[in-house]
Parts: sequence; structure tokens; C-alpha cells
Amino acid sequence: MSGYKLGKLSQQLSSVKEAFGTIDEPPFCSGTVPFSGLLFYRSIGGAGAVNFSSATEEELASLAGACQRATFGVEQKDVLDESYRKAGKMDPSEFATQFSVTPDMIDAIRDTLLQSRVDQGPIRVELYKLNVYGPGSFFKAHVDTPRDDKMFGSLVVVLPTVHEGGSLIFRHRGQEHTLDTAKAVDIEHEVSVVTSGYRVTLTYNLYFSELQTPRTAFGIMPKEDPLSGIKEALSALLDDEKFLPHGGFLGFGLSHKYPFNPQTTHLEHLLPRLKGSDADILKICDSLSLRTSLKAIYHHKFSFSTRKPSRYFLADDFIDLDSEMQVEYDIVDYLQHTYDGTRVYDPDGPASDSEAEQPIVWIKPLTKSNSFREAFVAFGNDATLDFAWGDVCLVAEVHALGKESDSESEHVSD
Ligand SMILES: O=C(O)CCC(=O)C(=O)O
Ligand SMILES: [Fe+2]
Repeated sequence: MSGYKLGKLSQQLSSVKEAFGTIDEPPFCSGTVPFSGLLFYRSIGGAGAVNFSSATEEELASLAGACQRATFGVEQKDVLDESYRKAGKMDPSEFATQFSVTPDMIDAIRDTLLQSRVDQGPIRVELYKLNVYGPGSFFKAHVDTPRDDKMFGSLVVVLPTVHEGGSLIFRHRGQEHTLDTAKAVDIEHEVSVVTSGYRVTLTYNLYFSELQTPRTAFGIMPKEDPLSGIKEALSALLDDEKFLPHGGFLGFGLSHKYPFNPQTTHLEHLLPRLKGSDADILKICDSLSLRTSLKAIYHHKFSFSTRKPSRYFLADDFIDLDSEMQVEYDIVDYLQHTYDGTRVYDPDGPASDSEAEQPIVWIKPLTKSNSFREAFVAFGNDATLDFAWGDVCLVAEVHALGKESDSESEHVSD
């Protein structure tokens, strides 16, 4: 089982990786819709209104004056720090607007962010806040915290006012994008300093309104399956007897970020929540009858100092290392001796030296989009606090040649 190398298959594997690379959806989209209506709000001792067909500086200054200072979330707490976020906020109970999100806008979001390939069910849109960014306001780079596990993104509507600065800037895969109106999901973004005027936004949270079950979803089937080419490429690779002849795993880094708590979340409950291209991968693997599951993948922090960790532990669920008294081995060895899971190595990396390791071929590179850190007491010369780094990834099991790939055979050992 040890020492498997990909060798001559690299060409075929590259085309499978390339095919999977094409299913990633953009993490944001933008568009413009006309609006010239009114916004009413509660102010101290009365009410105010702004007419967005011709909002004046004075009207907007009054709206800004009726706002509270905006906070932001850090580790599940709301924090006020004007060196990080300087803006006004108003809760939906304090205002009413004639602006509404139309079904057309929701369709555009579905088509772009979710790509309509997987039936993700209806989208629920909930007004979350009004924000006013006056002169000198900004919001430094951050990633939004999903309100719950059904939230998949947010919609920011920039109302028509005269202002300069205040661009929404996204960073994704090393590229920077600047937008005026946006719908963002789980990627880093910031609002640049407003240099003059007032930038007024309405933010909506976007949710899947039902529990998502892409595995059994019954939706409108597209005429032609857009994933068929990818399925064929993967199927050809799996049929090649030189590919993982003794079995192993296909690994898929997740594109999206999911809300979870390693102490309380079970990975099997997260599986039906996969969205967009992550859900597509599940669909592709299901269609080829591969056993697919989410795994918590652990490695030691020192692995981060080398270019790429070459050994990991694939755990069937999150492991609560805080409750461990002390860990005497290398964390990957320790986990393997103590928990359900498998030690894996990348056949592109250094050769495996252990019979107990299985190869994992990364069809989509492991990402850090769902990484977490677990503290434990390491026992060396001294007992010191140490960390294991974990991430969540999707894996599909590839069975050894000549073995059935259905779940009946999993109890057969060799
Ligand atoms: O105002 C914007 O464009 C985005 C604001 C933002 O990032 C947030 O509220 O989390
Ligand atoms: Fe944000």
C-alpha cells in the first residue's frame, strides 16, 4: 500500500484537475437596478425621510446622525473599534424603505453565485442593516460571519447618493476586484475610505430557506448535464488500472466557507449544506457511486513552515483535542493511534514510509477556507501547549483493484 507514485498518469490526471477547476463559481456578482424612492427613519424625538431621487447632503447628514456606531463580529462577539470599522448603522426596526429586492435580482444571484447547477431550493432574503459611510468612514479587510448554517452570502445595495471613495474591494485567489454594488460570499473584502459625501447601503442576508439535500434533490433538470464532461474524465481516470491500484482517496479542497464549531458540529450534518461547486463535486462522485464524505484533516503546525505538509490525518469527525491530557507523539501518529480515521500521504510528495498510510490524490487542492486550530499539551522535554491545524475537505474513497466499490464491501479486509 505504501509508496504509490502517480508516474505516467500525470497527463490524464492534469486534465481531470483542469476539468474540476472549471466548475468554480465566482464568489461575487454585481449589477445595477433603478431606484428613486423614499426611506423613512426614526430619529430622536421624531422621524426623518430621504428621497433618493435627489438626496441632499443635509438630509444624508441627518440620517447619519440618527445612526449608531457600527460594530463588527470577532469570535462570535460584537466589537466596536473605529480603527477597524468607522460607519453608522441602523437596525431594520428603525427604518422603512421603498426599495425591495425583486425576483429578478434573486434569479441573477442564483444564476451567478450558485450557477443553478444544483437545486439549492428557494432563497430567503432578510433585511439585515442600513449603513451610512460618511466622510472618513471605511471598513478594513474582513470576511463576513454567516449568521447561521443556512446563510450563503449577503447582498449589499448601495443607494444612489453623491459620494467619492467607499469602493467595495474583494480579494480572491490573489486578484483584487473593485465593485460599486455587490453580492458577496465568504471571501475577504473591505470598504475603502469615503472621501466626500455619504455612502448609504442596505445589507440583506441570503439564506437557503430549506434544508438542502443535493443528494436527493428533485428539481428542474437542465436539458444537458453541464457536469457530464467532468464525470467522463474522472470515470476514465478511475478505470485506468494504474490509478491507485491498491486503493486510496480522491481529495477535494472546498471552495466555500461553512459555519461550524469543532466542539459541536458533526461532519455528516455539514454534508447536505455544501453549496455551489462543492455540492457539484458531491454530485459528480455520487453519480460514479463513489463513497464520499467530509473529513476533518489534521496536521502539525510545523508543517506550515515547510512548503506543503506531506502527511495528514483524515478524521471521520472533528476531534476535541482540548480534552486530551497530553500528546506524546507527533500529532498525526497520535491521532492515528487514538481515533477513527486514516493517515494519508500525497503521492506527488515525499515517498511514504509506512504501510499504514494511504495515498490521497488532490483533484482540487486543499484550501484553508475552513481551517481551525486545536490546542493540546505536547509532551516532549517539557510539557508545552501546542497546536494541531485542521481543515475540512471532501474525500471520495477509491477501492483497490478487484474490490467492489459499493458499501457492502467495506467490511471485507485484506
Ligand atoms: O458596504 C459594503 O459594501 C460592505 C459592507 C460589509 O462588508 C459588511 O457590512 O460586512
Ligand atoms: Fe463584510
